[in-house]
Amino acid sequence: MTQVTVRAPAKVNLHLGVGGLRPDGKHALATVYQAVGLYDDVTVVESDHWAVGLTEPADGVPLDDDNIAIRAGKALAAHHGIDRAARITIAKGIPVMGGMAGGSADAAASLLALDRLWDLQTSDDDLLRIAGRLGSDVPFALLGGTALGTGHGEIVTPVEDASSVWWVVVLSDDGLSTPAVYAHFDELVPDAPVEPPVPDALVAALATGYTDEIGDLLANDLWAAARDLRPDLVDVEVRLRTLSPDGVLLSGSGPTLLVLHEDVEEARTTVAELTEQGLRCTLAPGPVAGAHVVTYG
Ligand SMILES: C[C@@](CO)(OP(=O)(O)O)[C@H](O)COP(=O)(O)OP(=O)(O)OC[C@H]1O[C@@H](n2ccc(N)nc2=O)[C@H](O)[C@@H]1O
Ligand SMILES: Nc1ncnc2c1ncn2[C@@H]1O[C@H](COP(=O)(O)OP(=O)(O)O)[C@@H](O)[C@H]1O
Repeated sequence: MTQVTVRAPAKVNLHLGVGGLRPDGKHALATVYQAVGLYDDVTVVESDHWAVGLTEPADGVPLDDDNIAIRAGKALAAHHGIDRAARITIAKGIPVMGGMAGGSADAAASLLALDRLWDLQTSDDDLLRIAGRLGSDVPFALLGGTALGTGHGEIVTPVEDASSVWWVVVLSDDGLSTPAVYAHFDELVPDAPVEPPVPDALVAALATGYTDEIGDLLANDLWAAARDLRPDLVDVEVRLRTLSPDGVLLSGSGPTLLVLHEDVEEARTTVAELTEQGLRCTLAPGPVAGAHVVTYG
């Protein structure tokens, strides 16, 4: 039986500018996404009913129709007016509820894999539109590289990125709920701008590729809210800043923390030092490609 595997990357938000709450319940964003080298692999095979499984157990991932990979598959079938289903198997390499868009990666991968499995030839524009209805981060998981995200994050425009960086990804044992972080942001910043400003200086720095300059311009408006909800992150952040004063960042809504490095040996040293301190961390390069087919057969 034919099976298709698609690999999709995690993301970080180099800049996450959050505006006011919109009538649709989401916040206006001006964000710069960068795809980074932690991946989920999603494999699909034809089936007479929808089913999803994991290659290894992972807390917090629904194994029913709530799984965003199934929701993506159903949305694609509905778009084409076809009554087909698939069995979806996910190998998770992206932390769950970590602010790195693992669910969005699975949705993007599922769209692409089923498009191939069923030979639907869906246009890129249609895929991006379906993706944007599934979740704010899903279009970017299709695109990859580095991109500006506007609207509620679903309108993605590639930006030139001459950088080649290494992220030390500091994992947390517990996840953080994205809606809870946004809700607390509203309490902390009741007067957020309707449209947050586009970070022109960061976009210009990315075009030059100078890592130090990029490190100076990292920003995340959700950080204060995440710190309040997870005070334990503050201690970790202080320890990271001792190692690298400028390149520390909260990934999206958290709780994953990141340290930027240009040099892979320095990044490895940071991983070794943090591991020594009892923190769980890994390395991820950026930018990397968006969702892509890896096997078909
Ligand atoms: C914060 C970000 C930054 O890239 O990433 P994560 O940290 O989750 O990975 C995203 O905005 C998360 O996007 P995503 O996880 O796709 O969220 P969605 O499914 O669209 O929305 C889930 C919920 O998050 C809140 N939400 C999401 C996006 C947005 N622009 N404003 C919001 O307020 C809403 O409460 C919404 O109901
Ligand atoms: N395939 C999936 N993988 C991970 N989480 C999923 C998936 N499908 C649905 N979810 C739900 O999506 C929410 C967000 O998960 P995730 O994308 O891992 O985190 P984040 O939004 O912080 O990047 C979780 O509550 C999880 O239960």
